[in-house]
Amino acid sequence: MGVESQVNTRRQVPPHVFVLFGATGDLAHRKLFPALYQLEKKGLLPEGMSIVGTARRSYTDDSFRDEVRKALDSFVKEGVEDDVWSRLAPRIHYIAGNVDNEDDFRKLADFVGEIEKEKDHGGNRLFYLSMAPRFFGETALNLKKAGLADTKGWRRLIIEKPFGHDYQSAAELNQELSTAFSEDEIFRIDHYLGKEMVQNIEVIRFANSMFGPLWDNRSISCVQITSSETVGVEDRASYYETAGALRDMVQNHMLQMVMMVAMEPPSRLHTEAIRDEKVKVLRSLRAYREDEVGQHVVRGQYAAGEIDGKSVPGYREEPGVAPDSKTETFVAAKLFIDNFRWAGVPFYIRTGKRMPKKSTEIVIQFRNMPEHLYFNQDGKLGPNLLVIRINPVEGMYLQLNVKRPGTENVVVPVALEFSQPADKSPEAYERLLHDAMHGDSTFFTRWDEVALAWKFVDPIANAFAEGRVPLDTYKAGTWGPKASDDLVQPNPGLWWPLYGNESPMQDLERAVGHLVEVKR
Ligand SMILES: NC(=O)C1=CN([C@@H]2O[C@H](COP(=O)(O)OP(=O)(O)OC[C@H]3O[C@@H](n4cnc5c(N)ncnc54)[C@H](OP(=O)(O)O)[C@@H]3O)[C@@H](O)[C@H]2O)C=CC1
Ligand SMILES: O=C1O[C@H](COP(=O)(O)O)[C@@H](O)[C@H](O)[C@H]1O
Repeated sequence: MGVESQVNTRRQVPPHVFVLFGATGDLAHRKLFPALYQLEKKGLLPEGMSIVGTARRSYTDDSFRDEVRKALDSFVKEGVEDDVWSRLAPRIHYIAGNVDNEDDFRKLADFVGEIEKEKDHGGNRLFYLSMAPRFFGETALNLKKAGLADTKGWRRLIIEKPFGHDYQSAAELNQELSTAFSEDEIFRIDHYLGKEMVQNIEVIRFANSMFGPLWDNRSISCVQITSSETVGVEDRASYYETAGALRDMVQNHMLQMVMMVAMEPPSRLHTEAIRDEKVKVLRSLRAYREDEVGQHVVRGQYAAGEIDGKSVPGYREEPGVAPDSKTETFVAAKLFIDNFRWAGVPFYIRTGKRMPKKSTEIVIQFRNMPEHLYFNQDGKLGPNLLVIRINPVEGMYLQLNVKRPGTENVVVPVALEFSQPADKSPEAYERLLHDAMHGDSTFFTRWDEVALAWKFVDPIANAFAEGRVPLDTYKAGTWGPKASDDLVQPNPGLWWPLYGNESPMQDLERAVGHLVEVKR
């Protein structure tokens, strides 16, 4: 299905059985059950929809429902409403099983069969693999062998990240999945694509006539995309040590945002038309050879420091991290999209853990006016910016130059701003689950996107592994290694300030002061 109806209409989910592998895990507790709760609350789950949780631990339906209720009490911010719970709880079932064991899949098939006899699910089945990636391929094959994927309705498979470790492993995984599911049945999650403002990028671009004529290298001087986090590796060292910021954030979320900013307008609001345009961006993304990665990519690892007035340990002191770990917790890169629209416009991307603010923002920096007629008090004129704020505030602002009220002709920046706290919008997982239930894969990643993203990232990962790019340390609570400032040209250091929870208005004069300072 395409997205013709997506924007304005409230779609009713078709009946189905939702089988959740890894139902006892962290993601299920923190995100997936809360998302199902929200869908129930909004009346978006149909009568004929049942949830089957499975993992190795043993529970009865009742004891598992108690676990889910505890998770909801912890993770549904506004509190669980009892009448919503009383509708959701009876949908939930549980069967223990090990995905290594084919017999357990046969038991699961019988269990699902029994549930399907109780009410009409239309023969539709949605499988969600919320478990370690090493199980993905095997689980898909076992679903097929046990006949779970043979159903009279539709069947779909949602796959969590990471999708492979490099191009080769991703291609192998894809091969395994495609023996049991076709491409249009596979829904690869990138939760950034479920974020309100990431989805809004296309609307801002293609529903406002003022941006169309300006959206290219004639008017835009650079794009900066930052996703910064204050948290460190938390308890995920065993995964993160094998991934690092490049695989964890750049290969997926950061490149997805680049694609959304840079893609051509699709011919229509149809899933494949949109994804075709996104893929073309990756085809035009300038690939770096291993020996040139160091000129365009900076990596770093956090050392002990302070965040919000609290001391935090360095990455190598975190539990589960090797004391001599070479894993990067920060990556910045200068990218080029070699096509007609973007030739010569640098796309700067930056992501890191233990930075001063939690913030994801996209800054579109327009070309400077000639500094001829109007100036700020330092004799300069700041550029216009369009800033798309993704997290923790959702919204955007347009930075313009206006006259400061008074007798002198001094120009100051102001922000035309609209924003709201991100927690007012549905969580990414709620939207994505809802889309997958509908079979709408617009905001999931297609195999060719994943493959091209890995092909771009692999030489960078190899250059890191071979030590061709220095691993700089940065103090926790800072904006990463100094080398990342030097990437930004022609004004080194000019990463635009991120406002986190604050409004840009409080700080705009300082921002322009910063511009003037670094230009000197
Ligand atoms: N947690 C998060 O915030 C995020 C997670 N992800 C991805 O989501 C997936 C799940 O992550 P997360 O929930 O954190 O992982 P957890 O380790 O918390 O959960 C793993 C789940 O898999 C089950 N499991 C493990 N081994 C088996 C087995 N052999 N057979 C059947 N079930 C098994 C576990 O239950 P049991 O022990 O009972 O078998 C548990 O339910 C991963 O791919 C991860 O990369 C992605 C983004 C964020
Ligand atoms: O996928 C991941 O994303 C989170 C950051 O997501 P956000 O929605 O909080 O911006 C990151 O912490 C994690 O390492 C990564 O696996």
